[in-house]
Amino acid sequence: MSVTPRRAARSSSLPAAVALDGVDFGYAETPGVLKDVNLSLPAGSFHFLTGPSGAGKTSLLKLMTLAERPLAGRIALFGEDVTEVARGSLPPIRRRIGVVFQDFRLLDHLSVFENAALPLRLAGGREIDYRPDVEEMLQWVGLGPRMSASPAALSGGEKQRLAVARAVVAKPDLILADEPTGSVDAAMADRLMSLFQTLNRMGTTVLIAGHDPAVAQRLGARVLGLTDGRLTGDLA
Ligand SMILES: Nc1ncnc2c1ncn2[C@@H]1O[C@H](COP(=O)(O)OP(=O)(O)OP(=O)(O)O)[C@@H](O)[C@H]1O
Repeated sequence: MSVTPRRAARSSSLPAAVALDGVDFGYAETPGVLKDVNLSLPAGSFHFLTGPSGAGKTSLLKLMTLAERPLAGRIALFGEDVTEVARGSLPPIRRRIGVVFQDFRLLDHLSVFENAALPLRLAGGREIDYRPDVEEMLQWVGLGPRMSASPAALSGGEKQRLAVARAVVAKPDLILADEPTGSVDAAMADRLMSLFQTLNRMGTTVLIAGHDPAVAQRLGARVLGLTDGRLTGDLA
């Protein structure tokens, strides 16, 4: 994977990519999912979020993408308090974040290539400029021969590889990945994780949610644990 660093080095002078201060969250049917969560992900850091099924990992990621809003507390992204930011102001912030959703959220009316290229197209890029990068990324995740297919025709593992390719292709400032290797074999999992590691070495802040703390160890990531709505671990 050839990624060109956009920054000379990860910079500790940058504000935290994500900062949560006293965040409470729950759903009408499921109150108390997150309780007084305090967390800072420094720019350029690599964290792995673990916790049993139903602990609230996906909910925490949804708060960070502003798909959900906290019931109490503040959320800042890239140094900007976004707790109450208007929906209309979200797209430029969201474009700085690459998300791998647990349920992939691929667009079946677009081809595999068009799905992977979406972040670059939405950022105003021209296909003639981004096509080589997108093709290279799809080759890297083993989807080179499937570029014209609809995501609906892909296997679960292929969908996951496409979801990862789409999340990283624009080299976002922050990557949030919800169990990004749950549907692929061990060799492909290593390959996908190496994408996250490469981008992290270029300065991208990475947060991966998963069940296996051994993965975090292999990645050299700092571990955050979520149990009973409370966060523990290396909270920075
Ligand atoms: N849209 C929703 N409405 C109501 N309750 C929800 C909703 N989404 C999740 N929950 C509940 O909130 C709690 C936390 O769910 P969440 O998906 O965040 O956990 P998780 O740690 O990501 O789980 P998993 O590892 O199984 O993916 C669970 O009890 C779940 O049932």
